[in-house]
Amino acid sequence: MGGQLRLNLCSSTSVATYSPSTFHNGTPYLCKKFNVLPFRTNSFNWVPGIYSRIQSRKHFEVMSSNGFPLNAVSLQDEQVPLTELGNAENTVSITVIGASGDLAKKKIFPALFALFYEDCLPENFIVFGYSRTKMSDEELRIMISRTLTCRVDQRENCEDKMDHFLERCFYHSGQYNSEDAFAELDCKLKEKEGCRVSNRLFYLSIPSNIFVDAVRCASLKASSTSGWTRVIVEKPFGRDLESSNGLTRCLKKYLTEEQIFRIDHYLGKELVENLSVLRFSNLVFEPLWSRNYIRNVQFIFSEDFGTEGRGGYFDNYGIIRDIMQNHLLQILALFTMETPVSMDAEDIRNEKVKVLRSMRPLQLEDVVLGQYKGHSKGSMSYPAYTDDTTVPNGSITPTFSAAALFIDNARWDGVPFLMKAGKALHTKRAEIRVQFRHVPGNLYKRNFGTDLDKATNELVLRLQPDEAIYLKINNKVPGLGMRLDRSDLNLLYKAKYRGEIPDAYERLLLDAIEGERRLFIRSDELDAAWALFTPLLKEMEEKKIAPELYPYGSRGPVGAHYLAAKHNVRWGDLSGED
Ligand SMILES: NC(=O)C1=CN([C@@H]2O[C@H](COP(=O)(O)OP(=O)(O)OC[C@H]3O[C@@H](n4cnc5c(N)ncnc54)[C@H](OP(=O)(O)O)[C@@H]3O)[C@@H](O)[C@H]2O)C=CC1
Ligand SMILES: O=C1O[C@H](COP(=O)(O)O)[C@@H](O)[C@H](O)[C@H]1O
Repeated sequence: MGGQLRLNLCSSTSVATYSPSTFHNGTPYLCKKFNVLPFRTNSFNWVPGIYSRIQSRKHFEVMSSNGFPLNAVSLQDEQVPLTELGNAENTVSITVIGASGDLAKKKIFPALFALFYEDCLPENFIVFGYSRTKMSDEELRIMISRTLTCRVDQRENCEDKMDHFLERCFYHSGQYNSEDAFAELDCKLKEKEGCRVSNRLFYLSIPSNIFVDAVRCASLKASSTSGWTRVIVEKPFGRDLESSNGLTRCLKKYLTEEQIFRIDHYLGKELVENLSVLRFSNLVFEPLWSRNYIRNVQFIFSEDFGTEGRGGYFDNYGIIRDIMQNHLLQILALFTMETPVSMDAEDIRNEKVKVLRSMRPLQLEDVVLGQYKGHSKGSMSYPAYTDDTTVPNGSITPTFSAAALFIDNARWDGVPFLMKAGKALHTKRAEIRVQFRHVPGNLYKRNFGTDLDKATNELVLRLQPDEAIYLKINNKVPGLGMRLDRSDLNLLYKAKYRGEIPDAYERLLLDAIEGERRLFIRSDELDAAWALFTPLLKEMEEKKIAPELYPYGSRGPVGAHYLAAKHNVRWGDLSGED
């Protein structure tokens, strides 16, 4: 799948050969006033939701999610505007490999439908499902419509839209290592694409041990010969540094780095997208963003359910690989990186790599491991992790972990970054909590008693549920006396913004279609991330460290409190204030 694209000139019928290196700063040039698609437009009055930026179906500037122009490219130095996706000469085919699976049903098809519903997909798009399960096109459509519990399913015209969407959905059954089956898929794709320029996106929604087979077959037999070919790769990207490097090496036999879109769906979450906006466009925050004012930062993920059916996958990975090494570390990198030169994908990813490489690899003494055990409450009983029939007996895989991480650079020297992630806890929540230092010489010290921690400012970004940003401040309780309390300056999204928040997969699929790489993981980022966790994971596994058991539905093992206390930190989520 070489990196050559052929694009039609907007104004003529000639065809130009184009290589990605001719992108200006990696970003295609603006194509203005062409009949382009209703992709995202830039508007200063930005409100959550990618669709609010859509202005009209025709004649507007097309912008990627970083606010830069998309949908058109420059041909070397001649700045000739070219349409990429938007005109009738182009098609986009999205093939979901592993279409019969859980992720495809739960997330990918619903996200594609939501994008279609919002008129965000290109005019000429088709969706193909591919997996071993035998299904007809009609059966795939039934499967999709039965499992489409997406955010738009109660909205106006949903059924009509669904019918139109399903008309564009097709299926091909085959093995993941069969070049012949992918050649048949190619024929079917060509038939639907007609003689238009074909752009193809493959989504690898299959277990990672068959990624390379599928990429080899897709690349050799079903890549586009006239437009671009891109592949979205789901996690896990390996189990450690070595296997991740091995996977990347194998994928790169068939794909260039530019064609690989390594997805981390946490990067598509609304509040994670907002992190840079909050930090870099508010004078009140950026000057505080360092060891001078921030005492510690906490990245917390909790789920109130166990592995439930995914134990087979989970047991091979554990919570550190499943959540910390990717989702939480990605957020940490965005939180702590230096100001990028621009919001271009490469500028942002360069800064993320730099900060990841300034971090100390995790030390076993700064890590707590836990595993949930069975628990009964009234008439209800909750299973232990090891009761899951897909989990091997006696497994010591952690379902909970807490860890302290440090960044050895001038901005963050000495600041503990705490991560906590667990399954089968008391609540489902993901948040970032920033605890600020005590006010020096605080005039109101005596009003707080001896516990100054209770009076520190805390900024909370709640990623889910109920997206919110709130800042805990000290405030005078109204009245004649001088009593202080801690109150919240609270930006609760559902109270402030009307539209629903798109699912992370919608944003990321749209970005992959648009060629916007900012929210996907580059291979050097991945290396840096694995380099931090691999020594710890090896040591844990060699020493067979037994996890501390915690009851299903509890707040996790008590060891997490000791770890925090060792670094002079209190978990903000356990303060009982929210
Ligand atoms: N499910 C989720 O919530 C999440 C999943 N992921 C990742 O996304 C990918 C897909 O996940 P998910 O849909 O849950 O996976 P599934 O286990 O449901 O697998 C997807 C499809 O792959 C095929 N398949 C499964 N096992 C094998 C095997 N051993 N050999 C060959 N084919 C197989 C099956 O299709 P058929 O038999 O029809 O060929 C199955 O329907 C994985 O990499 C996973 O780690 C990432 C984040 C969340
Ligand atoms: O990647 C994963 O994420 C999900 C949690 O995603 P969310 O968007 O629902 O918070 C987690 O359940 C799963 O174990 C993990 O593989």
